[in-house]
Amino acid sequence: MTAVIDTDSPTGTEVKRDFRLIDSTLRDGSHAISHQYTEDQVVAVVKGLDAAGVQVIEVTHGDGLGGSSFNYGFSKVDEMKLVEAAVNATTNADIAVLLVPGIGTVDELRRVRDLGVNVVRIAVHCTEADITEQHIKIAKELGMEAIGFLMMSHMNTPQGLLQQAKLLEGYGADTVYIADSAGAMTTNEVRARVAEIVGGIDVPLGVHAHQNLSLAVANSIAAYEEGARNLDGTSAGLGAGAGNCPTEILAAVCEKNGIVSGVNPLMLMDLAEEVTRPLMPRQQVVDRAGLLLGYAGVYGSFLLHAERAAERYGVPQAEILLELGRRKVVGGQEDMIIDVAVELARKHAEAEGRTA
Ligand SMILES: C[C@H](O)CC(=O)C(=O)O
Ligand SMILES: [Mn+2]
Repeated sequence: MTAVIDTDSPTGTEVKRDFRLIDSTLRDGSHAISHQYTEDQVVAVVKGLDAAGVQVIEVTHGDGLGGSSFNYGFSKVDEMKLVEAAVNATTNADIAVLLVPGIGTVDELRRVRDLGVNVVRIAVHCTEADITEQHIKIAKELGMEAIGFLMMSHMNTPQGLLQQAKLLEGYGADTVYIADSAGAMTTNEVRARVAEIVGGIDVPLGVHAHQNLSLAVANSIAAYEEGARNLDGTSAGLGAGAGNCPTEILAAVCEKNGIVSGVNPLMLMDLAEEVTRPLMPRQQVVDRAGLLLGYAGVYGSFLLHAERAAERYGVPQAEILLELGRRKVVGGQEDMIIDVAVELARKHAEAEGRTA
């Protein structure tokens, strides 16, 4: 295995890494805390990740730049302030943002670039790479690393994903990512997708795993074995749905497998225990709703929206999630959660002979 040499080590010594770890606690984790991050929390998490040797730290609203809205949930603190706090707190790690075209704008991208952000992940549904061209090209003009990020990758075949990855590469993406946004993929499904894509593109591939089927760590390791050279994690697994691949567990498992992550698992364990867990309103568990997301292939960030809709319209959350899965609803269609809940409430009322 050829190790990646990271010459940007804070100590000036060379750090050999077999893959690059991108931590999304401060972006994907935002979904799980209803986008209520404070600047102090951001600083504490960035300092911990940076000290542990994590190379890239992603910070924005859970739905990316511009996500703070009625549809996706309002942020407690303006994300520009959070990004600025992160940039000021890091000594070595790069600060990244995520941008979903149609939610985030090029103006916002320029603003974070001016704040010192140098990596952007441009996220689209796994069949819609063709809408990233403008954003990837502008990111490159701004001198940023542009990562094309294909969401809900369980909804496309290995061959279909390869075609999408080629489009991203053609537009100038430096790295391509596939995201198991619903935590719906088995390890074999991840292997097949990664093997197909790495064989067909020249830029590195990354995998962003979710935990709904309890497979995030196993799937990340499998992705590495098939040739993925970027892996995602979040501290204590904080993230949408049943959470993400926990960074500290991934680091520990890598070490046991002889895969050099270049990060310090013990420092990441301390961070998870002493900083991240205390700020979590609830711990990440694979409960019924979390598992149903993976089982039915539903976008992870729908979890809390579906919980609120279930309470408001008096229908079981499980029914809402299963129906969303049947309809193959994708990220960005959060408004459909209310539609489905209202429809189910009406059906229940009709069946019971009352008005909804
Ligand atoms: C905007 C999404 O939350 C991106 C992501 O983390 C995923 O698709 O998973
Ligand atoms: Mn995610």
